[in-house]
Amino acid sequence: MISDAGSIEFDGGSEESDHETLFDPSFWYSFSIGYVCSASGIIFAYMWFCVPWAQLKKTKRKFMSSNVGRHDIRAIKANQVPQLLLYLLLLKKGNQEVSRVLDKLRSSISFMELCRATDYFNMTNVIGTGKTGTVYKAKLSNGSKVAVKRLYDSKLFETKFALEIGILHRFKHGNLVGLLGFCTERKQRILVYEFMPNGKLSDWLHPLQNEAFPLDWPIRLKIALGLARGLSFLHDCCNWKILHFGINSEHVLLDKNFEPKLRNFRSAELMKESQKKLGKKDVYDFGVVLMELITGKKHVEMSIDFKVIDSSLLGKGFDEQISCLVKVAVDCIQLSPHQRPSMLDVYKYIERLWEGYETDD
Ligand SMILES: Nc1ncnc2c1ncn2[C@@H]1O[C@H](COP(=O)(O)OP(=O)(O)OP(=O)(O)O)[C@@H](O)[C@H]1O
Repeated sequence: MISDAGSIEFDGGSEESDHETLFDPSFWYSFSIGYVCSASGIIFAYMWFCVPWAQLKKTKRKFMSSNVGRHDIRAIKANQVPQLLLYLLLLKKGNQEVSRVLDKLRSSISFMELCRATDYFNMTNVIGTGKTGTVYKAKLSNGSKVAVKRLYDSKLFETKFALEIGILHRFKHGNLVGLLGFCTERKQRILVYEFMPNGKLSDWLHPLQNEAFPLDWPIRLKIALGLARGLSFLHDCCNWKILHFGINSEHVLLDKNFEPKLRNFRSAELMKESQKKLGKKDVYDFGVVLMELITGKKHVEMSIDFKVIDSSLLGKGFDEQISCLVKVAVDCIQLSPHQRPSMLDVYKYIERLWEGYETDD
């Protein structure tokens, strides 16, 4: 209050009554609830958004500063999710982290378009089923024929889905099956590949009895060459190695000219350059496919003589070439990984066998 003398004085009211007017109990009650709620909100938001992205950034920084990543630093942008998926896979990150990145991935083809292309995933369009999903034959609105793989359980197969996108989106090669698009809308995990009209190599080498149509030698050599080219590309394309770890005649598709296309990267692993010897598993598996190409049989002994060679190939002027390829196959399936050649050496050798070949391509 203002005194008669004009000075300001306190009116001497008790402390208790001050509290009653300024901070009544309901104010304190709401204030504490508000305080607790906003503090926990801030902590929750930090845990939910900042921690995972900080971890992701750390992963990326770690990759970029490593010898493996240095090569590609300039190519990296934060929004290049397929690339980022590769780093995560290279650093052996788990499903959870991969899922988080996949959620950021914008579909390159809409779910509606895929529904139309497959007639709403009609069973009559199914061309195969694997452990992870179903493959449909489909026609896109631009008229192109494609194979659409719809994964069964998105959470279980996140890493497998990411591997296919990371590898096939980033690395295009004439002997790897082309990935034309992918869809992650509504938690779907769908991959769209170029359609291979001649199907799997295994179906040609081991046909059902009434469907036998043996491949001639030039086509078999062409398949061997294409596969070796695709694999040596994977092993040596960049500063790290891509190991397929699932090479077999089931995982080789043939286009309309019988050019082989390697598929199914769902067991693939990314390795640093220093882990070179692990690539020898692919060399061994390639050797087994060569044996299948030469003999037409599924399981072949380590040593091979002319008795097991596919009789439809012999006596047609290719016997010398056949025995050269037998030697390559035997080298590839040596028990000790150190004794097996590199895929690049194998490719160069088969390329020489192929030189001067007259083809109709
Ligand atoms: N691009 C394609 N063109 C033509 N046919 C294909 C194509 N992709 C797959 N197929 C066919 O669909 C079948 C099933 O393919 P899928 O990828 O599901 O098999 P998988 O290798 O057993 O896979 P998973 O890893 O799920 O076990 C293949 O065996 C093949 O016959």
